[in-house]
Amino acid sequence: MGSSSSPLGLPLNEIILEFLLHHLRFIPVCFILLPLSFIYDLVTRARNYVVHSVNSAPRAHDRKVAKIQAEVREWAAGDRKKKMCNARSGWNTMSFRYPLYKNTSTLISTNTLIDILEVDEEARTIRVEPMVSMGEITNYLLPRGFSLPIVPELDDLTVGGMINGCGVESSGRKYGLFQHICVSYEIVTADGSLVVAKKGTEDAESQGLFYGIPWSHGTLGFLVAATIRIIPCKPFVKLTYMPVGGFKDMTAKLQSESTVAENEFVEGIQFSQEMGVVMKGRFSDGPPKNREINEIGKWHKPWFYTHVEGIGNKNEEVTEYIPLREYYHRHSKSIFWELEEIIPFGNNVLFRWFYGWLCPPKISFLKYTTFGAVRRIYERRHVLQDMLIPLTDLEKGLQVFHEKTNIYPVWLCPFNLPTCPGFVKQKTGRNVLYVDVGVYGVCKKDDYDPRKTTRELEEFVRSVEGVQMLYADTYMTREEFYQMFDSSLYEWLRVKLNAKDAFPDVYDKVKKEARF
Ligand SMILES: Cc1cc2nc3c(=O)[nH]c(=O)nc-3n(C[C@H](O)[C@H](O)[C@H](O)COP(=O)(O)OP(=O)(O)OC[C@H]3O[C@@H](n4cnc5c(N)ncnc54)[C@H](O)[C@@H]3O)c2cc1C
Ligand SMILES: NC(=O)C1=CN([C@@H]2O[C@H](COP(=O)(O)OP(=O)(O)OC[C@H]3O[C@@H](n4cnc5c(N)ncnc54)[C@H](OP(=O)(O)O)[C@@H]3O)[C@@H](O)[C@H]2O)C=CC1
Ligand SMILES: CC(C)=CCC[C@@H](C)[C@H]1CC[C@@]2(C)C3=C(CC[C@]12C)[C@@]1(C)CC[C@H](O)C(C)(C)[C@@H]1CC3
Repeated sequence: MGSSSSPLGLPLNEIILEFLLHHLRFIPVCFILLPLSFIYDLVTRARNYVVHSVNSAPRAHDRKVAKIQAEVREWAAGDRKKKMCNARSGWNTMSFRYPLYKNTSTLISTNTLIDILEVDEEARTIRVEPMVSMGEITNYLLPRGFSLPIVPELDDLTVGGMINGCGVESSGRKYGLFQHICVSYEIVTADGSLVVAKKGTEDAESQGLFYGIPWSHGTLGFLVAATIRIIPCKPFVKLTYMPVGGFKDMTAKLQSESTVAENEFVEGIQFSQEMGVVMKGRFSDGPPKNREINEIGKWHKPWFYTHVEGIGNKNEEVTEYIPLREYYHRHSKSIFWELEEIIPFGNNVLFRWFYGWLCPPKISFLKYTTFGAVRRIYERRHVLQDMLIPLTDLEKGLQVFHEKTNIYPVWLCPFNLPTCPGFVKQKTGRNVLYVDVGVYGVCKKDDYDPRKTTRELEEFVRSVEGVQMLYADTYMTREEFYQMFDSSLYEWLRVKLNAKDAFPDVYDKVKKEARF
């Protein structure tokens, strides 16, 4: 029944089912996932409050690490037929990945490492376990007058993911990537020993590991704690929105604002071929008397990017004062521009006033319930990619993305990439401004083919010495992958740390075939 074929080559009944499931997805999301997410967050906050009050995390940390070491040693003493990976389930992670290797590997319980360990205000550092999220860090640090120099914006992103993967944010023009604000990593290696990889030590192996860990995706060892720089901050951000025209204008404005030393934050959003907005931000104690604060994080406020678009359409420069935490998590409430696809009326004023306080749904809960037809729709039409390219190539890059995907808005986040050893190697010997080009949405091109189009984008990125963020689907071959990424330090560390039979290679973890 109903097996007549459609222009997409799929049976008609499947197309209809997909259409219905996709368009009615808001029902379970609004009535089940939103309340569950809200309760989950309340319980987590209460739990963290108790743990911080009784300061039990440091003692528990040693116990948890000893257990992880014992698990690794047990693996090392066994037949070593399976490789190891983190026990955190695939659906729990902030990517479109559903990793296959989780089903066939020995799972090591790093997912118990969920606490902030200590803050040293004098040394200006914080020591945390890897499963601590960005939301927890801002909740903990901001009331104390400190912040991480880089706070990737989605609340549920974890320190472990930001270090073993990659983390980008609008303060990147000053501080680089998340890895560049880290001071040391505590790693359990393949033989179960605990080593400290530290920036600036005499010990070459420790230095090497420090530069090798970022982007290694848990294939050199298990991160059990990280010490990260903190900076003093102020309660508000003075944010200036500057509308710009097309791609050339956007590139020039991002370039000029990124070199202004006083700008703490620089971000761009391109809304069409003709219009974009560049935002520059500085820490502030608050607005002068006659100026209002825009609490963009409040439940009834419009989604941030729609607010920015409104300013762009009026083509007027606007300055606002925004509470710092609300600025950091400005794209959380609308999951960038992804929530509209799931709850199409989510930005409607009535929905916001009556239901907005429950938003956003937890990405992990959404992911857990994305299966079957809905997954296929995302696979077929959705582009989720972040490409990091030199800022000087942005105009060309925007043109390529326009031709291949025609998706707007496009997120643009400049950051400084220094010359240093590691998987991502920029070889000029100086600091170079890069930009993260983030494309998330439904592709409007009729000839869109996920493999073909992504491969074309990847080819462009390689041609300008850029890199692809590896939470996204990569369709490169192994050779192409290692043209994009530098494996020299990585390979040396893999041999030195006996990691080759303990962990898969990065490529084998991130390639499309390793995900389902
Ligand atoms: C990822 C990274 C790794 C670094 N590693 C070391 C290190 O091992 N030993 C050390 O003494 N300093 C190192 N530095 C430089 C050190 O951080 C700075 O000297 C100091 O922190 C001042 O930082 P800044 O923010 O004022 O300047 P930044 O703009 O962060 O950097 C200052 C200068 O240091 C250069 N630099 C970048 N990477 C390295 C590197 N691996 N080694 C030396 N210089 C570098 C930059 O190109 C720039 O010219 C490193 C910097 C970064 C970003
Ligand atoms: N603003 C930004 O920068 C944003 C970044 N992202 C991307 O999302 C990802 C982060 O998602 P998140 O859910 O936090 O992280 P994930 O759990 O997805 O972890 C990312 C990778 O790091 C490895 N890893 C995580 N923790 C450890 C650890 N303790 N020891 C060793 N390896 C570890 C994982 O290994 P394993 O596979 O074994 O679990 C995995 O390969 C990042 O890769 C990032 O690039 C997404 C949105 C925004
Ligand atoms: C560098 C930066 C800023 C990256 C931002 C990337 C986000 C926009 C990505 C990361 C995870 C991500 C791919 C995700 C999704 C949207 C885009 C996200 C949030 C969603 C929620 C789309 C809906 C899907 O059904 C599903 C729930 C599986 C995914 C989960 C991951």
